[in-house]
Amino acid sequence: MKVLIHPQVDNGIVASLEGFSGGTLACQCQHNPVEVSVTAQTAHNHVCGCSKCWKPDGALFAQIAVVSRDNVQVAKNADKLAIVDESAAIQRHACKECGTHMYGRIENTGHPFYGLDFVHTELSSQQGWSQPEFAAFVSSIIEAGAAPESMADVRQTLKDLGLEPYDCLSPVLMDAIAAHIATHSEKSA
Ligand SMILES: N[C@@H](CCC(=O)N[C@@H](CSCO)C(=O)NCC(=O)O)C(=O)O
Ligand SMILES: [Zn+2]
Ligand SMILES: [Zn+2]
Repeated sequence: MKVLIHPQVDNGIVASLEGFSGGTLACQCQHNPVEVSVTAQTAHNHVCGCSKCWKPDGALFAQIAVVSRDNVQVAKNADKLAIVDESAAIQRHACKECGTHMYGRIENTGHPFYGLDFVHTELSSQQGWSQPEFAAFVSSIIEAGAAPESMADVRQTLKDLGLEPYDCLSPVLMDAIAAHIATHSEKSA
């Protein structure tokens, strides 16, 4: 049985546009929305089932991508932002009024993904952002209330959409994390 994953992928994946160079993300407030300017194409877009990533109402997964932190600037209503969890590796800056996560930043310079911000490109009206490539933290949706019996349908739906399901990140990203740890560990020093 087909399962609804996220509005951005449920009707098929919209391909990235070559030469696309960014746009503006806006929160869901009707008045004085927070605006974040992203001045580059994103990468590693994926749907994420983890309990920490922001999801639009009713969605089973979040959709999230990364971009260099140098290409992310709050353009409007920065005073409405607050960090959701200061102790998390990804510090998610969310609108205090509507709850939308506007960007997630890694402040720990030793983190494998330091230098990258996490953004939800669906918050932009521009088309052409990097397309979702895989599904991460699929089993984690159970932590947020999904029925374990529904997982076979969820995984099959993801595969049918071309989003290979993983219970952590994709092999490419897991390898990058492991390589970073190997290079920075005392053993290899
Ligand atoms: N089962 C947990 C998993 C949470 C988790 O580790 N999330 C990942 C991916 S978020 C974007 O892909 C992560 O890197 N988290 C770091 C952080 O959130 O700071 C759960 O569901 O909560
Ligand atoms: Zn808002
Ligand atoms: Zn996540």
